[in-house]
Amino acid sequence: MKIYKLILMRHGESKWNKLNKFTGWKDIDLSETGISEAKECAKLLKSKEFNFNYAYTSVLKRSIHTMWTIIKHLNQSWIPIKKSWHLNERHYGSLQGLNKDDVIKEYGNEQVQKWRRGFDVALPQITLSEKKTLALDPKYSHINIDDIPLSESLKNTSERVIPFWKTHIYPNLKAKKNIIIVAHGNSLRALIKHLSNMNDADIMKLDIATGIPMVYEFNNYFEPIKYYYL
Ligand SMILES: O=C(O)[C@@H](CO)OP(=O)(O)O
Repeated sequence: MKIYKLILMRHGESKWNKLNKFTGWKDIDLSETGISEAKECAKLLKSKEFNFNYAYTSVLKRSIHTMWTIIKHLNQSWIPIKKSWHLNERHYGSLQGLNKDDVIKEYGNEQVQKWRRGFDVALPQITLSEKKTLALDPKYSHINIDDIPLSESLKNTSERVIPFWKTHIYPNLKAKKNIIIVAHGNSLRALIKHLSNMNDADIMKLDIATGIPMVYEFNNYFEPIKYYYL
């Protein structure tokens, strides 16, 4: 049976991952470690002779720069890289910018773990004026203001990731194209939940490491089989 492999990768460590801050839609650069992780990932993919026809990432630079490093190292800078806000990290609302340990001190570990890993759990929201400022960012100025969140649950994230997967990415996989997606911890959790048909309890346990490529295998009917770290 022929196996088709999709590569999924969370961006390398960002400067705010290093500082243990909630990041979400804040556009934070890779840390030095993150840059090294992207290079290591590229070396690994090269050693396993991966090459790609299409690449997909978010509009956030920690993912874009990780993608550029990989594609450059594979000597495939020419391939199309589609960037979409649909693959952005989950919008972490008013938690964005706060230190995770400080938030745990204020609200308790159980509440924060529900916020971070629960599926249909609402988060504290940004203000309407912050949303208006975000809507003026050229990255988002083309999208309907109603689509710009005040915060997102993982369910809300999944409601933008999965339609994008179905309309833009999956048809190319079915056309037997080799695809890499570089995205974020929670946009990838939303995709893996969908592909692996995980229930809301199972998704609580899934965490994705920065900078390590994952392989998602599909059978010759393009049905998802399994995933693993490379
Ligand atoms: O801060 C974020 O945007 C995400 C990923 O770094 O955090 P968490 O792991 O809590 O979902």
